[in-house]
Amino acid sequence: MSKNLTQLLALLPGAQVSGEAAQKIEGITADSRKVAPGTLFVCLPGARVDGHNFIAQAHKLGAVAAVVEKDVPVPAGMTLIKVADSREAMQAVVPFFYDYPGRKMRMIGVTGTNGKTTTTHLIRSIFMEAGYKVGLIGTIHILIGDRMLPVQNTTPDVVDLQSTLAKMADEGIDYVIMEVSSHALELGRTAGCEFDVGVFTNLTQDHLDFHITFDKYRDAKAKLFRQLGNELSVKEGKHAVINTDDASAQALIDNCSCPVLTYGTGETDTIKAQDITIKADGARFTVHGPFGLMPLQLKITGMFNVYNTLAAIGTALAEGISASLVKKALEEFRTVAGRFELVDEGQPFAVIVDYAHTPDGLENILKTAQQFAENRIIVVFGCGGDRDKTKRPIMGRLAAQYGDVIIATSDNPRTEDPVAILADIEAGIRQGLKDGKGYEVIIDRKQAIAKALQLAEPQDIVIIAGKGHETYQILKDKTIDFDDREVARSVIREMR
Ligand SMILES: CC(=O)N[C@H]1[C@@H](OP(=O)(O)OP(=O)(O)OC[C@H]2O[C@@H](n3ccc(=O)[nH]c3=O)[C@H](O)[C@@H]2O)O[C@H](CO)[C@@H](O)[C@@H]1O[C@H](C)C(=O)N[C@@H](C)C(=O)N[C@H](CCC(=O)O)C(=O)O
Ligand SMILES: Nc1ncnc2c1ncn2[C@@H]1O[C@H](COP(=O)(O)OP(=O)(O)OP(=O)(O)O)[C@@H](O)[C@H]1O
Ligand SMILES: N[C@H](CCC[C@H](N)C(=O)O)C(=O)O
Repeated sequence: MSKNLTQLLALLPGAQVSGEAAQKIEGITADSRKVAPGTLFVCLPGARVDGHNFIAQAHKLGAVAAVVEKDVPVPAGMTLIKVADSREAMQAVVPFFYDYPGRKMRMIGVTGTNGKTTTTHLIRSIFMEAGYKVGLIGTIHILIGDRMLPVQNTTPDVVDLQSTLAKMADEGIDYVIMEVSSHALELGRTAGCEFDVGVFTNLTQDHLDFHITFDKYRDAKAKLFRQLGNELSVKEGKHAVINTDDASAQALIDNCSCPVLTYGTGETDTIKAQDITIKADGARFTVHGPFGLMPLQLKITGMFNVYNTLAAIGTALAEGISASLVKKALEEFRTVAGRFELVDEGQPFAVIVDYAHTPDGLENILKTAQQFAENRIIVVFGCGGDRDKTKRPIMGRLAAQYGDVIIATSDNPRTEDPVAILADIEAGIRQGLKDGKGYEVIIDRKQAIAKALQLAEPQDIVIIAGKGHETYQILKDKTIDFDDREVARSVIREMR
């Protein structure tokens, strides 16, 4: 893949260029560590460091030109392109550089606070059942067919995203199912994507450290729906699929200029779930839709998974997949790693590892467990550092409200002091405690999990929340191996 710099400059009206413009560009990156000969290096001011500080390093590795938004010195021989906003410049040139791969495949974007990963996997299973070649981009991994690639972000930045899409297009992928985070929408990571279907799961509190207010958080999500069917689109047949049981539904619908399929439990929804039974081994319900009635017996459980399933059905309907294929795929769907994942070493109590890391996620998982708990619910949880601090006391209160035994511990403290994070959580636990219930704060996550498992009695449910599929823990500048499922398994074995 290569382009001439003059072609890229044509997309940057107003850019001031000094140095050679007519030269071949073999790649674009905003990370000096990824520069190869012939690269265009884009300098982005970041949250931690400023990309403008790495021009010399980029040049040494072979960068031939740099996009900057500040007055900085450049090494002799390097072409300098000064723009008003280097992130916007990158968003303009990168999709063009990769020949707009998002236009060559059907693109499904799923956004919402919770449920994106589960919903994208449900959609993937339906489209694979229908015989399509499917790519998936999300929190756990990127999948090209069955080939797995690692990820850093839920929604990759524009270079990684467009290069991944180009790879998918080259390999004949028909459908890309993608999690679209609010960070991505706000930072323009999805520039040039051209979504065909936009799916909304729900909106509850998270990421207020980044978006500051809930209204701004909602507005970031709305961008996905504004992008559908806008005047720049080159594709046809766009749809929005929206959960009307969520309070933000109307605000998002107001941003759609394409047809909207609604889902939920309301009479007027296009796709609605009725006669819902939530059992430990799965949810059962009947879906009413334009296809008639579809009784479903799922292997995944919880009301939240009923919603995720409806979102997947809405997407399939928008893309014309038959109800019988949808039913087959959904009833065979087992689980997503770290989402309500059972750890079974033959112990006489249940152990569930779940990725609930928001107030709504935690409440849902605890409510679901309550629906079939025969004995106590023991909850081990924490909150991430360098993330929304205001969710910590709320999660503490919810754990105290729904749990019988509460153990607060560290999640990924990142650069924060774990003791300070736990103090924020503890304030909420104290508010939520009733009936003389106690709680424990154990900083070390392994010790906290061990304590929960030692306290467990027959028929108890131990819920280990927050890290789900994660196989690491981020402590200051160290990332250590840590997997809640492995830790729980080894503790149970040692207890024997
Ligand atoms: C706040 C945020 O979104 N940060 C993202 C951002 O990093 P940053 O601004 O800290 O970058 P930086 O380290 O300061 O570097 C600035 C620039 O200098 C460059 N650099 C840096 C070092 C060097 O040696 N050379 C060099 O060129 C960097 O490549 C970058 O262009 O750009 C990076 C590269 O694209 C992202 O990986 C990083 O995500 C971090 C890891 C992150 O944790 N983001 C979270 C908040 C996030 O985006 N989460 C959402 C999911 C939310 C949800 O699921 O609801 C997501 O989509 O993942
Ligand atoms: N529709 C839903 N509504 C509320 N909570 C949900 C829903 N689906 C899943 N959850 C809860 O949220 C957790 C995370 O689910 P999932 O990974 O599907 O969401 P996500 O939006 O991809 O999260 P993230 O982008 O932060 O990784 C689950 O483990 C579960 O506890
Ligand atoms: N996408 C979320 C994941 C949080 C997972 C939790 N384990 C944490 O580290 O806070 C975020 O980046 O905020």
